[in-house]
Amino acid sequence: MRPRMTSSHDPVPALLAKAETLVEALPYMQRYAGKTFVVKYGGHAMGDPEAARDFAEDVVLMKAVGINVVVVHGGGPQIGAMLQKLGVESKFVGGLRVTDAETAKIAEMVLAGSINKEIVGWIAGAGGRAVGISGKDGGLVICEKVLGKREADPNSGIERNVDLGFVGDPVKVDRRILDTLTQDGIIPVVAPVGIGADGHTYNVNADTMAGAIAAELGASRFFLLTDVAGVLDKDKNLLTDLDPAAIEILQQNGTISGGMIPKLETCVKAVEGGVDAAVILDGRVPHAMLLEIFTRRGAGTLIRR
Ligand SMILES: Nc1ncnc2c1ncn2[C@@H]1O[C@H](COP(=O)(O)OP(=O)(O)O)[C@@H](O)[C@H]1O
Ligand SMILES: CC(=O)N[C@@H](CCC(=O)OP(=O)(O)O)C(=O)O
Repeated sequence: MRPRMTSSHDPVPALLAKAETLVEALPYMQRYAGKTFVVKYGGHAMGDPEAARDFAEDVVLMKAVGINVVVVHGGGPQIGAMLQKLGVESKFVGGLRVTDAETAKIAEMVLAGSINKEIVGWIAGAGGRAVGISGKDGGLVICEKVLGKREADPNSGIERNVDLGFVGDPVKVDRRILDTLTQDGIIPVVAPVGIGADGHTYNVNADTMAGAIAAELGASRFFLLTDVAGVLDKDKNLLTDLDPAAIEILQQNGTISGGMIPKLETCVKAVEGGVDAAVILDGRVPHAMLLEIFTRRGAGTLIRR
């Protein structure tokens, strides 16, 4: 039997609060229905099963209110753990994993295999329909080999060019496979693995892959879920709004480092390539995306042109 209201005309306060929350969300639902959101779910944000469940619920709710959601996921820490287990050494140069043929095979196995299907499973558990693919499927992402990165030799200090192996840069995104899935009510879940015109498999930084897809789709929002509240200033305060010029200053004065450098470069490329706004969010916060999309409060760092 359905739970009934009390006989009083005043609804129970907790229920009234729920109704008010839904009403607060209404203008946002109306604004975003039919729009495309690309969500990059980072490997660091994935650790906790409860957070993963919240993430999947957010994605399914977004789809249910008419937003076309595309998920692109990472898995750097999970690839690292597998490589370690298999006794394969790994290193990063300029934020990218040096990827020989063996590493490329293992990265594809972890990204397009276990992680991709795990996320599809979480979305199914939340009542959504997802299909997991990689950038190789349907010719979604064509890559060119990244030519190399400069690195100082630890002994001599002399800079040299390091060949990164099978690391790819997306040069062409064919959106048709995403449109087909989306039009059928399916949430595409994309692993950051691409294919070259040479037929080789390329390991792609997940932020870069997500940004290229978001730009091609002309997404209204590009969310990047990570393990910090957003972009922080030198005193660790959250920077709520940034534009490309402000990001250049942060890069020059050394406020950002490590994985945040390629992340912000991707955001700048995406907003300059037609995405309305990119938002860096803390994926460990329960329902971070819903708070950002459907409330007046917002969260994380919003990047616009
Ligand atoms: N100014 C900054 N503000 C926030 N995070 C920063 C900043 N500079 C560097 N970082 C680092 O960037 C990391 C996020 O990038 P990354 O590790 O690549 O995340 P993910 O794996 O989720 O893509 C943070 O955990 C933090 O250590
Ligand atoms: C070339 C390159 O570095 N590829 C990344 C792909 C995964 C990734 O980017 O995952 P996160 O978003 O969790 O960091 C890697 O091998 O780790």
